[in-house]
Amino acid sequence: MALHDENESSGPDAPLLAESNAFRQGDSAAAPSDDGHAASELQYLGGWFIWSLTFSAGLSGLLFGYELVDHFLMRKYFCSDLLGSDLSGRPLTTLDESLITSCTSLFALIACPFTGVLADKYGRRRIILYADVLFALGAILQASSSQVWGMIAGRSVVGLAVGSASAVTPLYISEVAPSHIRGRLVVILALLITGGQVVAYIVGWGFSQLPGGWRWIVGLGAAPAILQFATILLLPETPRWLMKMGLERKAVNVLRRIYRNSPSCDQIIQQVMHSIKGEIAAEKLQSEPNENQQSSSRWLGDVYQRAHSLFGEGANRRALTIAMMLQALQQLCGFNSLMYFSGIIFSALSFSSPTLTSLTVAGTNFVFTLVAFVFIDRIGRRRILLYSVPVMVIALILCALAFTSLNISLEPQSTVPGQETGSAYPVIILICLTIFTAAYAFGIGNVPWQQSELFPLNVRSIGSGIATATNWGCNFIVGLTFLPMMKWLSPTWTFAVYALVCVVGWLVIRGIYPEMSGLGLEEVRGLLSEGWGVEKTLRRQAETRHEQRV
Ligand SMILES: O[C@H]1[C@H](O)[C@@H](O)[C@H](O)[C@@H](O)[C@H]1O
Repeated sequence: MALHDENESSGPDAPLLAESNAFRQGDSAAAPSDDGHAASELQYLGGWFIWSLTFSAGLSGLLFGYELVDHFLMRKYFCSDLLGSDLSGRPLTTLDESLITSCTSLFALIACPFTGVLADKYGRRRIILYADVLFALGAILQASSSQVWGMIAGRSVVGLAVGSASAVTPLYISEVAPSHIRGRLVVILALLITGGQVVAYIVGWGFSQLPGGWRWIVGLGAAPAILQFATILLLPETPRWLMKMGLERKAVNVLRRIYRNSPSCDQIIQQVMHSIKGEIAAEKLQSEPNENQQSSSRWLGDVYQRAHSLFGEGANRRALTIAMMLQALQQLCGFNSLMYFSGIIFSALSFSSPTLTSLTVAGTNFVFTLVAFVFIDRIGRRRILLYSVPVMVIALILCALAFTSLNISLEPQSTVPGQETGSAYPVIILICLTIFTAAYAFGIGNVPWQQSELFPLNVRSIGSGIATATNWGCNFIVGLTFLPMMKWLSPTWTFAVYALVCVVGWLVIRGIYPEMSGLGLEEVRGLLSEGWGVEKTLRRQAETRHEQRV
């Protein structure tokens, strides 16, 4: 059905039109633009319900972080003899190694876009539960495998779990969070990812000393999944998804639990419901339901329409570009190569305990994500990136320069000649990499996970799925290219390439990423409809600051 004239008010779609128009025009009496930003509301930090809900959902981050490092440990220890001949009664062939190390990210990549579609059909919460089952199943399959194929199967199942959890969890948290603390709540996910990485390093370090310890390393991944399954069972769906399914009463009940401790609970609920209804009405006006279709083909038609709207509508295309660009930069800046290969780099630099030095990287990552948690809603996503990416560039360039004075080889047991004579360069490199990690964790390490807020409800799930697939695709590329680049291009040029990627990323962020802090989820469609919205949000921010001052 074509869009009606804005003023038309009769006919079967009249109520829908009224809702969608009031919503689009931002009718300030009936439809304030946000989740209710009364001054008192901005002080509201959410009750225990929203925080415990975020932590339970965020356990996916812990699992995802744990699996990321576990993935690295597998890669590293296949080269040593952690697995020995435990699988199939023989040493692993190169093909075994390649399959085992690549299947997790490959399946994660495949799972993301499907998760986007399934989370619309079955709900966000149910997909988290399915992912938990897959995490536990994958961990058990790996820990109990005696054959190479069992290990490959287990790691592929974990890949599906990681992909779907990483796509759906930020979506779930964004859709339940009050808008003025949404940034922080999503950072909890990043905090748990980095926490999971620290835990995995410690577990890997401890168990790699024991015979058959790898079974514990992979098997322990089941524990947080079981815990999360039990807690998510007790939690509700997001109000946005419930409304989309026509379950208005349930949606209101969830909102009541979220805003229970807020001084203006009823008013906020009314405002949020108004915004969601407006968005759903606008979406219905654009879609063309065919009552004669069978439900399966109606579902496929619906998926097609969402994909069409995602790629066809300017606002959605812009949202997708921003989300994918941020996820790509998060990976292509090379941070994970540091996570994966820091042990190798530090042993080549002759540090006495490379594993402990790698733990410093993971620990710094965790601590500075915590700093981002405190500041993100105050500073804003865009500004945090504009401040932190240049620090990453400087640290990378210094690292590249320091490498010119060292002649390192990444072959096992190789050392740096200068180190014996007390060269300061390895320490300079360690300091630069720590600064790089801190700046990364403060900004680009967590901001891309705010991705769901960029998309309107009808394409939020699919858009988030595709953005997450970009993350996994680029993660895969960096993991695959880092060592060859170090070898063929030299460490200096490898770090220089990462610095260049960051410079380009910074320029793109400056040009196209609007400030999303404090915006209601339903405001975004209007923001990106005529351009990138950067000016608009900066003006709005300046006005708010001015109002707060007077
Ligand atoms: O947000 C996370 C986090 O920054 C991790 O430390 C990194 O390893 C992941 O790739 C990223 O997605």
